[in-house]
Amino acid sequence: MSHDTFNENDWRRLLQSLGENPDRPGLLETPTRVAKAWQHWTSGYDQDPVELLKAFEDGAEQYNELIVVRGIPVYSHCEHHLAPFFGKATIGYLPNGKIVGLSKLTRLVDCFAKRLQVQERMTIQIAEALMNALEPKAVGVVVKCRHMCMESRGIRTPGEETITSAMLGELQPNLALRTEFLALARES
Ligand SMILES: Nc1nc2c(ncn2[C@@H]2O[C@H](COP(=O)(O)OP(=O)(O)OP(=O)(O)O)[C@@H](O)[C@H]2O)c(=O)[nH]1
Ligand SMILES: [Zn+2]
Repeated sequence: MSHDTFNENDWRRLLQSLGENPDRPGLLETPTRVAKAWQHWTSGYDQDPVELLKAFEDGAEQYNELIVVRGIPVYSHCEHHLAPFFGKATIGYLPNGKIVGLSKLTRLVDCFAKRLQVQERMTIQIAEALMNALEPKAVGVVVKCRHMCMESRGIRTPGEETITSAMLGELQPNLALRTEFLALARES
């Protein structure tokens, strides 16, 4: 099921309010295209992280070390300006009998990125969803993004990166585990 975004007439009106002529040839298909694009960029509202994160059914796993996936693409929009922010996420967890398909971690990031967001909230949502679904001993999430609302306007700081993290479970008190996670998370 998908939610409604603005319909084509709304986008026509937006073009007009920008001082454009929505009937000129280059813009004729734009309202339809933009409505479809925003449907995609906000498709996370229609996804349920609990459904996404169904653990493998075939019994308890004996793997007791950190599982870390890094370089997960993040494409989101800030709720302040509807401007893109994008970058990479790293997710790690220390399982407690349940593991999940690796691709689901990328899907989990997408589920929260494809909504209107602030980077901090998105980071925590990803970590908490994984904690709730798999009940692992620890979850760590690090997100590094560039925000177009800061780079192309406003403060104008091209190339600036914002790094957020969420550490849950044993990653909070256990400094050795945290150090190991951060070492694995670091880009080589
Ligand atoms: N904490 C946080 N702030 C964000 C994020 N994305 C954008 N912002 C900030 O949200 C703030 C909105 O501030 P406002 O003062 O209401 O908007 P503004 O006048 O456009 O601010 P400037 O960007 O400073 O010109 C800005 O400081 C943005 O940099 C995010 O993911 N997290
Ligand atoms: Zn913004």
